[in-house]
Amino acid sequence: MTTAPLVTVFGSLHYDIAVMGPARPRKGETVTGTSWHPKSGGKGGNQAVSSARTGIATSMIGAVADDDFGRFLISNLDRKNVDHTFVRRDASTSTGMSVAIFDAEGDYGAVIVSGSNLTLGDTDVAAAQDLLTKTTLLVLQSEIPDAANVAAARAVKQAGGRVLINAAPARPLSADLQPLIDIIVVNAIEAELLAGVPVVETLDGALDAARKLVRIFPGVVVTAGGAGVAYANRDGEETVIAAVKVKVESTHGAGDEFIGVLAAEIASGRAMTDALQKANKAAARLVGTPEKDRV
Ligand SMILES: OC[C@H]1O[C@H](O)[C@H](O)[C@@H]1O
Repeated sequence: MTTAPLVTVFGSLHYDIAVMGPARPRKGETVTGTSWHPKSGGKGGNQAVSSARTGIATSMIGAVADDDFGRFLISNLDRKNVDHTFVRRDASTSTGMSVAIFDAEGDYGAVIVSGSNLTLGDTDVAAAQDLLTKTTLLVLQSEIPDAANVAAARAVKQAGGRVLINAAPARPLSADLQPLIDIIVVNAIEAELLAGVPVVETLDGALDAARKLVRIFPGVVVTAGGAGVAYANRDGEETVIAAVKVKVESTHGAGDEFIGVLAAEIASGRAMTDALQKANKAAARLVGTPEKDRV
């Protein structure tokens, strides 16, 4: 069992297809696109890859099917130095998939089909117990069953580790999961759902939302898109960081890049302001990289 800092991501793996077009189709419309690109995705998979890229030991617990899409995702984790010992191959389902349709401005709409991701649960947590230690930062999202997240969070907390959740896509967090969370990262939409009040996507709006959510969670990061990010914790620490300005090529996966780097920096013991700054820069770099150039 390792005692070095470790990021363990428990979450989703999707085979992503990015379709580029001049505009997103309206109801009943067929648009002629310009290109499409297959890539590895799922918020969990993306966050694990971003964490591993910083050099910290990173493991993924997840599930794919026994199909070509699943093999593609596992070989990508392998290439990007993410330990995938506990990515299970589930013969009874299809690998999770996401199709995102982009317009000329880089904005997109996406549909995900969760497939194998929904089979994750207690047995995956029990099998991967060695990855849930007192030096582990466990990273969760909301693309797998809530009960699976609860089981993993309980296991790592019992071992003395910490839990960071990216509560995306927006869905309520169960009463069982809430008290197990050390740091929550949300965008304006997710913050609105959890705080129960409208959140303005500005730095002031993000800080205001973080102050509200810190009554529920010990540490809160609220991202405000092109404006930047705000952080508050229960010790009264507050930080606001403006976004790095770049020409937007695609915002797809930028949140995951932010989370992966943030998790790696926190697990390595970096001060929160430094961790946020590094994550902010990494996300901006990705936003400025066209889909076709992403590997
Ligand atoms: O955040 C982007 C990710 O969300 C969805 O899970 C897609 O698979 C994509 O990779």
